[in-house]
Amino acid sequence: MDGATVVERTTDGSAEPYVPHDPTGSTASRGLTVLDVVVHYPDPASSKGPGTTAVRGVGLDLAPGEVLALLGPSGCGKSSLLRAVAGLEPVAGGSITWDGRDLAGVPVHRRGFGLMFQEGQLFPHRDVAGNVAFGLQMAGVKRSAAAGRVAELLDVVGLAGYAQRPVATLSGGERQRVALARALAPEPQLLLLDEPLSALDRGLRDRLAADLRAALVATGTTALFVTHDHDEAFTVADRVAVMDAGRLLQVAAPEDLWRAPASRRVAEFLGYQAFVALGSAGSSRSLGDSAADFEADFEAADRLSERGRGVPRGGSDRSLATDPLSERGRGMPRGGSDNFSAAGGELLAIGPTGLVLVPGAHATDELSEGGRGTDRRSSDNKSGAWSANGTVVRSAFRRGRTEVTVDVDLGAGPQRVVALGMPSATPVPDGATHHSFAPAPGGRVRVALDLAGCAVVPTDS
Ligand SMILES: Nc1ncnc2c1ncn2[C@@H]1O[C@H](COP(=O)(O)OP(=O)(O)OP(=O)(O)O)[C@@H](O)[C@H]1O
Repeated sequence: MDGATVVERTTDGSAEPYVPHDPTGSTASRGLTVLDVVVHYPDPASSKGPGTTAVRGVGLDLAPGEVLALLGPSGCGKSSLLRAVAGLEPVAGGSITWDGRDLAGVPVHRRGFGLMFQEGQLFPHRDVAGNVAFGLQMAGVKRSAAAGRVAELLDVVGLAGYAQRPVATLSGGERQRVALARALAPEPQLLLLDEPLSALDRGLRDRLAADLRAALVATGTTALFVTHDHDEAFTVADRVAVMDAGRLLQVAAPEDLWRAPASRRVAEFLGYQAFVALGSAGSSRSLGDSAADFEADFEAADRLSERGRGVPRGGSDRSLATDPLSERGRGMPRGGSDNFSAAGGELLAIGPTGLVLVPGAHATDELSEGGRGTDRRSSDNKSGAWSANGTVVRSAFRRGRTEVTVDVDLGAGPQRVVALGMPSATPVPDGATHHSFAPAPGGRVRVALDLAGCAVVPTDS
């Protein structure tokens, strides 16, 4: 980068100044720079038709050695952007540069980039070593040198000893490992991966995502990785770029993204399950809708703000996402309810672990106030801040915990959420563990906020 200010798009499509990511602090333009790129497909039925604009002015950069995930729902334009970087799609606007060199007009095979797709597409007539060696042979690497590199890469992807195996005898996961080794072998300056794990089952994906990350780090490979699975993106990437409808919504390191989604849309896509107005004026049923709730609101916002202040600045979060929690947190007034309302316009985003069942608390109508609990300071309320009464839809035991689906009014009308059952104090007969609190459908329960599983997002996004 020459230090020039470039532009990324915000949630509403407006442009904001953006300082490109450069962990070295160097002002040299290194790695990939995507600037205001547009990808447009003509209408297949008629040349006069409007066609589809798949990418609408996206800007991002990728430092040498960095792994960036493009994350977003199906059809949001991830693959189109990746293909444009690869040179497989022409750009209708903007520019793509590598180490400062404009790639417009540079054909795919001259970009020095590697590609890996969902189906590894191995050569069926070659064995494992023959597949991995393919790119090296094309690059003119001598057979003796290639053999060493092949062995090294099979080791990196966890397939040491597989060199002579016919690829037809491999499992799906093993095939993808071979495909990865083959893509890494020529040491591409940038590796482009399009949903490389999506054909695999969940357990295998989780394992391979971790192995993929390890292989990319071990080989120092710069990589752009497309996925619609946020767990996968968080496992594999140094930074995650969230796309929606052709635009970039936020770029941040996984933890920062999770802790401080820049908008409700990003939070929804990450799996935040409910949104409650936080101290906003004019909301008749919000977390701040009564004097009695003010203190809880304040505590909630303030505690989140404290966490936000811990988000490191610079480095990986020098992206279009500034530090919303910190910024908002600093502005959070400490005073009367009027002041608090003035700082409204924020939503408490409740994540998958942001609600817990209050153990032993079976909601009764006496406890509720229009469906909401008022016993905010009760000792059995985990968050100590807020609770509401709801009706159990079902309970399911998953991944070592009880997830209880509850119909509840959190302040924005009735909705269906998932609360985590807290372990009861009752030991299992064999003494190994504790039962979870798993109430039966139709039962009345109380759910409480666990602020560790919540974030604050702006209302107007
Ligand atoms: N070759 C094409 N011709 C016309 N439209 C296309 C073409 N390829 C993609 N599109 C359209 O462009 C939009 C973005 O598609 P793209 O494949 O980039 O999305 P994606 O986020 O990668 O989706 P997925 O996760 O489902 O693969 C979609 O509306 C899609 O229908």
